[in-house]
Amino acid sequence: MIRSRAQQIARGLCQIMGRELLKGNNKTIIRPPTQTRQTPQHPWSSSSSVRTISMLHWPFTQPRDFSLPNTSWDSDMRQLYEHYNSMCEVDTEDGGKKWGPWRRLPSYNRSLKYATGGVYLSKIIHSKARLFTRSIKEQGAAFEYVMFVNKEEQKCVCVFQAGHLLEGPPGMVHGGAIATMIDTVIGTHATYLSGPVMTANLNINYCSPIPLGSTVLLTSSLDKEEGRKTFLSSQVTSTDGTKLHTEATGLFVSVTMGHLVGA
Ligand SMILES: CCCCC/C=C\C/C=C\C/C=C\C/C=C\CCCC(=O)SCCNC(=O)CCNC(=O)[C@H](O)C(C)(C)COP(=O)(O)OP(=O)(O)OC[C@H]1O[C@@H](n2cnc3c(N)ncnc32)[C@H](O)[C@@H]1OP(=O)(O)O
Repeated sequence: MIRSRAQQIARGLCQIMGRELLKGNNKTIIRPPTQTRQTPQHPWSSSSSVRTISMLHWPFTQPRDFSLPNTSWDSDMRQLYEHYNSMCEVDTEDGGKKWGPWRRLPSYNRSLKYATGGVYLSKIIHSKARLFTRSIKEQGAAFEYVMFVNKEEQKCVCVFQAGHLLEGPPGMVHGGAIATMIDTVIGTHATYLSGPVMTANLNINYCSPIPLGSTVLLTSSLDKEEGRKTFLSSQVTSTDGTKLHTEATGLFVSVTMGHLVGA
């Protein structure tokens, strides 16, 4: 079958990102047909389902998932990670496991680095481009974050630890870094809900500074969908939710995959 360049790229993106993000309502779980496990396999986890596929027909090697805990995470970050992660899979009455209401979204520093083959993909594969928030190698130095999505409630949360390279005012996080994280969280949430989108509008109120090195909670919720337009709002709070640091609204417009990759 002959595919257009945009179709090939879309296919590659879907494969490496897991089908769920680009088609949020698709319940397909990428899993080999012979797989029989009691533990549910999250399409977004760097779990054995992905590894199993790579041993069969998977054209990609395993990328590093930046949303997994590392030694730079402070206790707040770890506790919140554990809290939401524990709601990704829950116990059943017969002692097994089933999916819970939340999904952890894995996070890579680029989409197509790990693809092999595909003449139309090679330009992107060989590019030096990296996802901005995952481009600093030193763990804990800049953006440490993990996102979880709740499909039923149409909500997304992100636990974010702001590293020392994100300084704006002395000892505080740069407003541009906060905007980046808000765009990332609501942009990812919009993509999960609506497929490929671009940020058309972002409004931010900075209410109280975020101390450098601290962990905060970002939430994203769907306000409304109108044709190609997805409206979301976001809040950045202290981890216990008592202090409001930032609030924002965003408009995301659905685009074709060709628009997104300039095909
Ligand atoms: C989110 C990324 C998706 C990636 C998908 C791929 C893989 C997914 C994997 C992982 C996701 C990972 C990370 C996500 C991380 C970060 C997210 C970052 C997102 C960005 O950082 S992205 C860069 C900044 N972003 C731009 O660089 C956009 C430049 N821009 C344009 O590319 C066009 O401008 C576009 C496409 C926005 C619209 O253009 P267009 O021609 O397609 O559509 P058109 O203009 O007709 O607008 C249609 C309707 O939206 C209304 N509308 C438009 N703009 C408006 C505005 N500003 N205010 C109010 N309403 C507006 C119109 O009024 C009309 O409304 P109506 O239909 O009611 O008349």
